[in-house]
Amino acid sequence: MNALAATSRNFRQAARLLGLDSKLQKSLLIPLREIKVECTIPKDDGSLATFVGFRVQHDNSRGPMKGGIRYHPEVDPDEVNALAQLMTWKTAVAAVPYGGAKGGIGCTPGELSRSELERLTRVFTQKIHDLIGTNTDVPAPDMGTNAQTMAWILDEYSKFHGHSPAVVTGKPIDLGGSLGRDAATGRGVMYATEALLTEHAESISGSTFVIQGLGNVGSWAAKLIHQKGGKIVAVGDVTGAIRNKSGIDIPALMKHRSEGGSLKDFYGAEVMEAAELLVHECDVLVPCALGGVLNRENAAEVKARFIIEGANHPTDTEADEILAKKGVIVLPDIYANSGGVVVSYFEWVQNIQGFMWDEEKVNRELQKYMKNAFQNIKDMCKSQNCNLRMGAFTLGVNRVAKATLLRGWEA
Ligand SMILES: NC(=O)C1=CN([C@@H]2O[C@H](COP(=O)(O)OP(=O)(O)OC[C@H]3O[C@@H](n4cnc5c(N)ncnc54)[C@H](OP(=O)(O)O)[C@@H]3O)[C@@H](O)[C@H]2O)C=CC1
Ligand SMILES: O=C(O)CCC(=O)C(=O)O
Repeated sequence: MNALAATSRNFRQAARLLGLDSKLQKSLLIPLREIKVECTIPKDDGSLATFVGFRVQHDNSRGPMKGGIRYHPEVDPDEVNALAQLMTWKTAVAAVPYGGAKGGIGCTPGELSRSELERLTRVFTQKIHDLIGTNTDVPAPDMGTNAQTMAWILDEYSKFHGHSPAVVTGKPIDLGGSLGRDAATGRGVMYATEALLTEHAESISGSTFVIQGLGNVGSWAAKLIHQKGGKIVAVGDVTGAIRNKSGIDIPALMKHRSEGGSLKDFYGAEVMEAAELLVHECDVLVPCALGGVLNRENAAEVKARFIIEGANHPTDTEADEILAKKGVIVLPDIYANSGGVVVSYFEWVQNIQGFMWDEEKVNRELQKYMKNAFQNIKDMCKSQNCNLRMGAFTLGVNRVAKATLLRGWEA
């Protein structure tokens, strides 16, 4: 079952629990708009390269559509569609006034030079500029994109529409980005982990962790979990995985990577099989890379008692069922990684206000949103007698359904 089928299945299950009318279900499931554009750029050597870009705008009943743009070779229409739908439920769970969208370009960013990436981003923006906007659809970074990508989108968009800082979030601070946005998804993962462990009378400082992915989300989650006293016993990225049962010195590892070092030559840990990472002994597993990494091949072997979904859709449907039978508690993506979009919302608000918050306020407000959403999910789990994923889905779907019904359909 691909990501779209799995996400739609979770939606239908939530809609059934909520007793939503089948016509409303259909209206909520089908995306508002799917955009597919051809992006041809001259490469540095003068040859031409053509890429396909996507933006799926899933739902806008609660506000402007919101979601990241991914640069990755596996980007395809179904995946972008699933991720856009997840954004609709995520913004509703987080209680930020947005709908959901997601974009992507099928490319391998590591194989493109900085100027090729800039040209590609500008061409993509030219193709979609009249369909995004501060009050319609606000992109942000995702896998393979970052603050620089957002700066190029802002610049290109502003050529058509005038200076519009609130058209993208996750921007560099010097261009109106928010303090704390870079760390926000990882910080949200840490707050979510804290909330779940406290609920089970456990703590970050008393737990061992395995983290997959050391990009924006994984590296911040690792730093902040380490700061809270969590023992990170194994980590992995696209090049492989390393472990140290006494705990990896995360600041030393980050310094090593920032100086160009790779995981396998880090002195403070031993190299392990990458395939073993997700089934390594630990209390808490935090996937922060690709979708579908927990599946029927490895779910039965997972040793963790808790999974915090830093990535989007890291657990496929079969794995979800296997993990549930094993008693593994899964904190779902649409809550666990919502810190990014929550602080994106703060960034958008600051841009509209023309006022900058200090970082302490950003982090304090983020913690409040994460705590409230966790409480709301728990309440839903109780009233619907369901697990955390269904608790989050019913919470999100219910809020979107209510907004849709209130707006009505009169022409
Ligand atoms: N950025 C954000 O604000 C948000 C991101 N997310 C989700 O979090 C996940 C990660 O996003 P983000 O951190 O931004 O992306 P990045 O591109 O910053 O980092 C991705 C990380 O995943 C690693 N990786 C890629 N492929 C593999 C693989 N096959 N096996 C192991 N590791 C791999 C990369 O390795 P290497 O370092 O070697 O390249 C990198 O460390 C995605 O699912 C994204 O949708 C969710 C909410 C918000
Ligand atoms: O910050 C945002 O607007 C969206 C981040 C995102 O793409 C996600 O939460 O998956």
